[in-house]
Amino acid sequence: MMERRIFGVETEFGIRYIPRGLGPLAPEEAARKLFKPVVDSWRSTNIFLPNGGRLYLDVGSHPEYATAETATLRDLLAHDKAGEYLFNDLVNQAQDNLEAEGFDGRIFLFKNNVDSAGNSFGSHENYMLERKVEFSRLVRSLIPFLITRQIMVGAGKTHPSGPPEWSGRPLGPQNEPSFSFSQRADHIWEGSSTATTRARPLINTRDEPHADASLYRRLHVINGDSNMSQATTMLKVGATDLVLRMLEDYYPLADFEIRDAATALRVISHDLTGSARFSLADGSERSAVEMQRHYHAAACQYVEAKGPHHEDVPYILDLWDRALTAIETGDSSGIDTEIDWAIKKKLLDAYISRGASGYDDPKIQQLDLAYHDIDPDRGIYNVLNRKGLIKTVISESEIDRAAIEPPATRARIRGSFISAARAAGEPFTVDWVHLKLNSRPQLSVMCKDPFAVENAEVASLIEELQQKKSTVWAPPFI
Ligand SMILES: Nc1ncnc2c1ncn2[C@@H]1O[C@H](COP(=O)(O)OP(=O)(O)OP(=O)(O)O)[C@@H](O)[C@H]1O
Ligand SMILES: [Mg+2]
Repeated sequence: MMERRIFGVETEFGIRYIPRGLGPLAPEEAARKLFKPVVDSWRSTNIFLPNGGRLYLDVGSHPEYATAETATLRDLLAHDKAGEYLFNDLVNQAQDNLEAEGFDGRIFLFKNNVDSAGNSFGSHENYMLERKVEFSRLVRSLIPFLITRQIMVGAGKTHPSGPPEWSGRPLGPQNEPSFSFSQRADHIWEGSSTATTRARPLINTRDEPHADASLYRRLHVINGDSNMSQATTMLKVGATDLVLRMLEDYYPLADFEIRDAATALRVISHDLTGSARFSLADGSERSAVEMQRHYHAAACQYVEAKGPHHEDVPYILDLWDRALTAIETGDSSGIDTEIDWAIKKKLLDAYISRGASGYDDPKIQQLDLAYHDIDPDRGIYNVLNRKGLIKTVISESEIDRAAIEPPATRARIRGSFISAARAAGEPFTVDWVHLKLNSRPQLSVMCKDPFAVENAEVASLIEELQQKKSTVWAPPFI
């Protein structure tokens, strides 16, 4: 079993330009405006940053941030939030440019998973595994956990005309505005696959480890919601890591193979009692709460036997328990400063009790979206945080630092190389594993160990670069 694991999160953001008097701007155009400073400074819309992360704009209009590879959950949380801060800087620059060009509207970036046209975009979690663990067994056993964990870690979503139909069957009372645990559950089609977009599975099994392929694999989980709350991200990744550890260790877990993943995902998301039943492959039926209670009890026993493998394990187990209790009792007051869906639902329900007509009220719809606005002053999650209504795990200064400094993994080698090459004005090319100066193509360095924090070849390249440094002016990073 892996004593330490590498984690990374990729987040696609939703972009919108809302005009005042003058005309609209399509999302593609808004995204181009957003990336203008990046293109000006780096001549590309696909860059690796000095903090080791990756910022890019693929085809389409969803700006994406991939955190550097991190070896602790706290580093992961800091780097995930740093992505929001970096993009917010770009939004502010784009806003100034737009005003200078005579546009009168505003650009919004949302860390959510569904746009107003109903298209879904993702948040992908990456977990490094040892190659020697049998991958197909692990994937098979992990999928039931991934299908049911949304009741704790979903970001919450309103449905103004009630739950959608699925396979000709209503998922709840029709035309009755409703709230679901997850944003993403309605958009996942199957268990595992090598394609991320067409069939949209829970796990992408494409074999691209970004590491020594004889030793490692990278598990690519794509069914999670993007989370605003650090505590929710901590539970999402921390509980998944615990289940992976049990599976890697052959710790006995019930065989919960689910007959129809896409249906179960939807049934679970739209049932706030957590008690709706769905079929397993063996013909029996279970509810999401029953299954998560099993995983939680097993994790508690496992940790009791082996000891916690990091400082936040007790908090993760406790929050996991409180989230399940909240669903069992219908009282989410024990988690409504930590779990995204509960934080959001509390806010919306308060507006409804003060006169909003229900989950279909335009004001409620607007708040649901604004919860995910990354703007520190305007975004509703950020406003609640400022008012002391959110429990955070890491500090603002840790996030500020993560926007600039790589975590203590291979990202540190990449980040220092990028900083040195930029300062020296030397063109370079990097990816997760490789790095080189374009002027020395024969000297491409390969870092196959994601845990390595230094590399002698890179150190000597950096030393050379530093001798050049003083003569060249380096533009800002973004
Ligand atoms: N060895 C590793 N094990 C697990 N995760 C890793 C490893 N190396 C890098 N990562 C993480 O994997 C993610 C890769 O992000 P990236 O957006 O480049 O994804 P991809 O799946 O390779 O490609 P794409 O999104 O273009 O399909 C990053 O968050 C990074 O931190
Ligand atoms: Mg990606």
